[in-house]
Amino acid sequence: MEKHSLLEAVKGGIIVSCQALPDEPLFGSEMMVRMALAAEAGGAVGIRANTPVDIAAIKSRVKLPLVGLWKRDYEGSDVYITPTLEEVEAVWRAGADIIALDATMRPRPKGETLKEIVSEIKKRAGVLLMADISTVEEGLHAQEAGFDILSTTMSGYTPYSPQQEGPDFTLIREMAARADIPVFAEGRIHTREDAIECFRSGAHTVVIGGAITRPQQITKRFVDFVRIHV
Ligand SMILES: CC(=O)N[C@H](C=O)[C@@H](O)[C@H](O)[C@H](O)COP(=O)(O)O
Repeated sequence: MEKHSLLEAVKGGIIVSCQALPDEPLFGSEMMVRMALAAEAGGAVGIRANTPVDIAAIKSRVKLPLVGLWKRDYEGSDVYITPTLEEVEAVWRAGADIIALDATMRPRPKGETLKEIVSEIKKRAGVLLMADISTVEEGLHAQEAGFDILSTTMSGYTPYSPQQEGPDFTLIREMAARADIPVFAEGRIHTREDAIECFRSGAHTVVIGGAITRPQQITKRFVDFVRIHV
């Protein structure tokens, strides 16, 4: 899909992040395909998925636009969402329509810089890049580097961004006011009211993960709440 039509297709909608790490009960590509099919049946406008194998599996069975990433840890760097060009290329080859990567300004593995990675991958036709950011400064830096989309994914996961239970509405609002590219709201969006507030704050699209696809998190929220209130 061409860039403008893809961004139009996801505008005002919900992207569902279907991820489970090896230590989670739902780990496995077949499970993530089923999650993605369920999200599609429910009216999601896109899927966000982790690892080339999950991305390829979902791509073959689900028609929605796919945001791909690859979480990988490297010694000596805190950047783990699609950290180097190697993961960026693998995600692209697996069939992602949009590649999401950490766009914080922290040092990256292999001494690579964000600018180098962006200019290298932009040589591939049709690929869109999503910057996972935690502050307005990072968002403006990512826009300058050539990203197509900003997402508030990393707010609460860098030591210098606000640590809070709910979404970072302030970042969504300030980023949307200052950016020239679409801002997606992502991270700890747990309720329908949260999603509405994200759109009212200027989000182009809302990305929801755990509240839909991580049943252990959903269960825990019920259990904790009941314990306190009953
Ligand atoms: C910080 C980080 O590593 N976020 C990851 C990014 O892909 C995922 O683990 C999250 O599930 C995703 O961002 C959606 O957020 P939430 O699950 O809170 O709705």
